[in-house]
Amino acid sequence: MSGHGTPIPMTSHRADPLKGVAEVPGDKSISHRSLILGALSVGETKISGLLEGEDVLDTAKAMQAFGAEVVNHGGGNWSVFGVGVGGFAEPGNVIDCGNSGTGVRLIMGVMATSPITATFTGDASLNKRPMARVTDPLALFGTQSVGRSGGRLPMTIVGAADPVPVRYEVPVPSAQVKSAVLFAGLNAPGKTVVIEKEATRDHTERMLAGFGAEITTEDTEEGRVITLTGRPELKPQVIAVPRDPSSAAFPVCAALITPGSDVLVPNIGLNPTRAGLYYTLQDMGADLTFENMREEGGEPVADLRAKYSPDMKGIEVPPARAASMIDEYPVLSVVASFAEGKTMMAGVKELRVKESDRIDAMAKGLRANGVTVEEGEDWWEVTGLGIDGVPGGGICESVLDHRIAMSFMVMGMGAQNAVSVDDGGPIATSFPIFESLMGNLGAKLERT
Ligand SMILES: O=C(O)C1=C[C@@H](OP(=O)(O)O)[C@@H](O)[C@H](O)C1
Ligand SMILES: C=C(OP(=O)(O)O)C(=O)O
Repeated sequence: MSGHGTPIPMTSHRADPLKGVAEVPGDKSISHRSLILGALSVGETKISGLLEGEDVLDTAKAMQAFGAEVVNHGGGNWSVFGVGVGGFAEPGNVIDCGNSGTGVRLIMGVMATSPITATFTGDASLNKRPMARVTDPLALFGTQSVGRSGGRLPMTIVGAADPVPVRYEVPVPSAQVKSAVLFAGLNAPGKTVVIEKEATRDHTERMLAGFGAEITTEDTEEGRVITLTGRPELKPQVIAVPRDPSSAAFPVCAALITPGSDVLVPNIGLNPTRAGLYYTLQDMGADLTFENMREEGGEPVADLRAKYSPDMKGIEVPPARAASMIDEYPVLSVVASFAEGKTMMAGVKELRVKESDRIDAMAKGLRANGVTVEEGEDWWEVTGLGIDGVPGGGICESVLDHRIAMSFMVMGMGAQNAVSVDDGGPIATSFPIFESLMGNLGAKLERT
């Protein structure tokens, strides 16, 4: 429940060479889905490596509110005793999803085709984010919703008592929308079809198949066509959550811009729908290698090795790559500030409706640190100052957005002067061990 506490101002001073092994926490997307799919199975799902960030903990509480039993055994090991597809009970109170778009949108989808009513809310950031992108397709199943104007939370969802299956083409590249429709389709009879023009992260599809649902994915001229057969009996699973490539981005990018660094970030999933940042960094000339490439649980996994990279060049990031690195643009813009020449990031309108308007938040903070940024509705361009050229010295607003706060902490590690954020509190939503992990590598972070 980020944003409910006292702000935690933080400052990042120019770092010593970053050295060592960075064991980042579990994947946030997979952690949410493990709890939700566990709650939809009959029996005990055992999860290890669950991300214990606030976003995921809010989803765990929500699953309990809908009737599942969720047990924390400690050390990232959890059990979920599920109630089965269509087995959700009506919650006795409002569901607070804190800062988490993924949590609220996926859970709305799951309950939308059961004859129950639930009211959802979140923090000041989540309550500004658009929900019509989810409630529009849910209405096709027969679900009703009433929220604040503009389709904002708090919002009440009245689940369809007699849902019909749906064929839906997702109008924005969003795995959350795709997943909400697929989860709603679980309790509708017949086949629900979701079509996406651009492939987004595919954890829902992979995990539904793993839990025993009948689901197929076909790449066609219309786009990616996903077909789910409703009313399956989901079988509980044993899940080892892989480490989060979006969290790995922070120690990797910090190493690239901090003189003398050499950091190993082991066991990172390189699912092609998530790995775009790493190919972009290589295109910029980063000294970043994938060691020990292997396959685990059907997903490509590698140890990332990042070394100080004084000769990076600005590039045009291919817009077709946007969905596979959507959460990584803030920290990429920091690396771009330390490269020679301009980095153009286009086709990224979605950045404006995340925990914050991320183009606006980063542009303001980069400018406060002496970096030139130009922007339009769906693009922005950073003019790099070279590896030793970023003045720093700025105080940046994190606007309830964990990725903005962490990006500016990374910037301070390589800039000439310290970089501050007004509130590092949101970091706990996705990367609760960020300060200690970066500190152990040699970063100088301070609560100010
Ligand atoms: O499905 C998911 O787990 C997520 C999907 C993405 O959001 P959108 O679906 O809004 O693109 C991403 O930004 C978010 O961090 C996690
Ligand atoms: C966009 C993000 O998360 P969510 O949409 O779940 O709030 C994120 O973690 O960068």
